[in-house]
Amino acid sequence: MKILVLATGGTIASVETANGLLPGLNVQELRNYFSEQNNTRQHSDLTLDFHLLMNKDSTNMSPNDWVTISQAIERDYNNYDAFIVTHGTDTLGYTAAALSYMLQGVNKPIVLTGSQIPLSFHKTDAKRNVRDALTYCLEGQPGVVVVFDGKVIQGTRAVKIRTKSYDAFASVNHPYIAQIEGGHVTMTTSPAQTEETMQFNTTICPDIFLLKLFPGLKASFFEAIAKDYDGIIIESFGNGGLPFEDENILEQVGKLTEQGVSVVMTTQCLEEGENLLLYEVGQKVAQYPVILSGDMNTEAIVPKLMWVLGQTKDPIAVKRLFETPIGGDLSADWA
Ligand SMILES: NC(=O)C[C@H](N)C(=O)O
Repeated sequence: MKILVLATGGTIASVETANGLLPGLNVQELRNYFSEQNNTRQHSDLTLDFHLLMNKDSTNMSPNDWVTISQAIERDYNNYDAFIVTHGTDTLGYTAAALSYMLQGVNKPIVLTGSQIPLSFHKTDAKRNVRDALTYCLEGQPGVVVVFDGKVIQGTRAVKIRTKSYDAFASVNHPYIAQIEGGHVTMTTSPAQTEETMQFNTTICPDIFLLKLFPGLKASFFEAIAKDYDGIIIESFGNGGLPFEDENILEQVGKLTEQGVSVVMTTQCLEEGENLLLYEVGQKVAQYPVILSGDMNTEAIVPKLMWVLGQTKDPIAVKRLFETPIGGDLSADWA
């Protein structure tokens, strides 16, 4: 099996500097570390090629970097059986979801991994994650996934829930795809794929805003939104809703929809998704043509809205496409 490793930086590739950890491993160093881990696996029938796409802390990643990674996979798609993207953990969930939208219907494994401690350190989670990523590729399961700390997570469902522990990622609102222990993969379910054939589409519109609602948010905040943004995601409370008594946020959001801004409603709660129709505070919002996000996670909602707005600016078409499940991002209960 031929695997292309696309390196993008992150802690996994970091070295200590006077200014803190900084991605700095070169291709040869990366190759050596990967080969070591490949040799410690029971089966080493893998050919590995490396391409250093960028060396960034993932905090510095932007939507253009998602496009760069997707295009690198597209360019070499027919030359390899699987792809591993090494990536910083801080925004890995966003990139994994973005690749799930840009590279639909893939028939090869596309695996994102990283680590909490650099690969070059003696005590590190990176070696295990590299080994597990290689092992998972051999399964040949098509689709975009995250492999981290022995867990395989659907690309649209990976959320970083811990800043320091090895156990940094959870599969939120979706079953784990597989567990990897001692070089053995136990599959729970296959990665969800929506398209039957490959569809590479990297057109995005990054002009969106993400707002976390808090008690006391001023309605005047919304006045400038329509000028600069095509879409806004509102993380409201619990099952969902907007305040309308002291500060009339509801009215402002209604105005945005009238101005053609795509408004996505989601929740700050990590698990179980929104149910906007449950309370009066939510039903009033649902009178406007807002977009519902069901049990999607913010890490997927952000790139999905950018990607959907890249396909169409017609508000009705945006709502329809956004509310359609892609790559397992939305459970059947909401679809
Ligand atoms: N563990 C990590 O990779 C964190 C790092 N700051 C990054 O996201 O690039």
